[in-house]
Amino acid sequence: MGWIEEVAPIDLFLWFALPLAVLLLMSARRRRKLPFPPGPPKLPIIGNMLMGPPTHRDLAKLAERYGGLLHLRNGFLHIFVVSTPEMAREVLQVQDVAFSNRPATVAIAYLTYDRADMAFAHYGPYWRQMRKLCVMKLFSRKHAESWVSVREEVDVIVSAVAKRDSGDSANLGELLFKLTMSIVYRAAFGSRGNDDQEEFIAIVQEFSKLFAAFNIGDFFPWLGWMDPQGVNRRLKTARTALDRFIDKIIDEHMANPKDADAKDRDMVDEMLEFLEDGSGDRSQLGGGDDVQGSFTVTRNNIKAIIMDVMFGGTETVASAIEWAMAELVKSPDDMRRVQEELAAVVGLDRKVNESDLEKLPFLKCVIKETLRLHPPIPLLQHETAVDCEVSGYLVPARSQVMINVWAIGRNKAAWKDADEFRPTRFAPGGDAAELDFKGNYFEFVPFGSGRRSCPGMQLGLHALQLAVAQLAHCFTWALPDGMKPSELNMEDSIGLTAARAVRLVAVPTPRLTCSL
Ligand code: HEM
Repeated sequence: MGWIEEVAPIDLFLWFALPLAVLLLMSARRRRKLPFPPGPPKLPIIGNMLMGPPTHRDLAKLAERYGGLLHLRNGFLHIFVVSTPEMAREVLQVQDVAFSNRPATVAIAYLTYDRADMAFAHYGPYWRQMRKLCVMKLFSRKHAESWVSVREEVDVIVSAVAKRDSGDSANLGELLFKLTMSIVYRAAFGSRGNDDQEEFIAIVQEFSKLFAAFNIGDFFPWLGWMDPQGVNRRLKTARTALDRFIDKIIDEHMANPKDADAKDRDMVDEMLEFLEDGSGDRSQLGGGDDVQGSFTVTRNNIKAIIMDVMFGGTETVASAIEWAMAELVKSPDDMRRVQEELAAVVGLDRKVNESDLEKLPFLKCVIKETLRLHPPIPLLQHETAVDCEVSGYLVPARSQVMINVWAIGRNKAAWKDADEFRPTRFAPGGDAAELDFKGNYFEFVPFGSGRRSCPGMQLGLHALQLAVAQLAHCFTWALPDGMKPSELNMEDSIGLTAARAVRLVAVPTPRLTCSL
């Protein structure tokens, strides 16, 4: 990466080399003395023999038995699971530098062009530059087009729901996945390439399956060549499809460049400014107190970042909106209170707009309570850079560390009536009134905390609040076929996101006097 040479050597030394050298020295001393934390019994060599990623629920059960920091082993891979707010603080705040790398399977490393993205890049100067690019250029409020497109895309869904015959049910789960896909697709590629969205969704879905596929080479690297499920062939095909798709979009963007101050610049336009064979002003991220000089990105960086945004920003937001609507449908009193607040602030003669959102405190409580009970990413995935000591136990370098945000949000010591949906706990006078999810309260970390916390939080929250507000304001919702709210299935699925196991299907009745 040529741009590394452009970062001042003293910065590299102060930010990375010096702290890592100190950590390495300390860790060499630790390894000799400390035990591993408790965990289920392990067989020689194969360890706990997990044949697939363990779920947040399995791990929460194990934590009840073995405690807030437990140890598993799969082949040669050490896995540590953090399940209490205290342990989360230890790894995400107290020792965050040592815990800020990311684990990546063979599939993830290949599909991210050898970690040329941000989400799977290890902590270091490259990740830092990428993060700065994303925060300043791609997800910020200054990037007006992405924020405007949220309302336009929410309106598309509202109109589609309103067009249904009276009494027909709407599959909200499916509609919401399309909604967030359209928002992120438009933010990434602009309106250009809209006709090809279906093709792109198919590529994203194949990536998603490959990310989750079991691969023996992840645990016994020398057995990787066996590839019994043919994963390696699928990986090559998937990456070739992505190359073809995004190269075409990059070429189109390069042939029709947008002015630097054009309002409708998309993420590809922004990143082309930094392309190593482009002609843009590459010093835009220079300066500041942490990074100096200019830097460039490659086509592979652009492709990998786009995929980060697709994975980070679609299913997470769609799942949170669907869970919020499901909880409200299941809890008619809370739905009534949200709708009364909307009627008082917005009125029944128009739809919600962005400026209303700040005046809806009860809606905010509903969003918080939804993210506590149903964090879209239930298990944060981190990796240690060096040997560490946590609570008197050894966590060796290159261990996988999972922070069970789902279990922490339902921790009985931290939350009263932990499994109950009770938004008023976040209202003034409630027992969690002072808590926010910015990463300062370790019992509530749906966006993570510290260096690797979510850079898309503001954009994600904006889409989440606006979609829930609009759906609750424009329609009343009933369950189909006379189903009672108490009968609604509230199981979650197993995967990278804890989406609903069964899509939310409900019958809308328009409630506004204006046309939708
Ligand atoms: C309700 C919405 C969202 C939730 C709950 C959420 C949650 C999270 C969490 C828990 C992490 C990992 C934190 C850690 O490992 O410590 C994360 C990382 C990330 N998120 Fe989000 N996210 C949301 C929306 C978004 C959106 C809209 C985008 C992009 C447009 C996005 C992009 C990312 C990226 C790129 C990372 C990786 C950051 C890094 O590794 O440095 N997220 N998110």
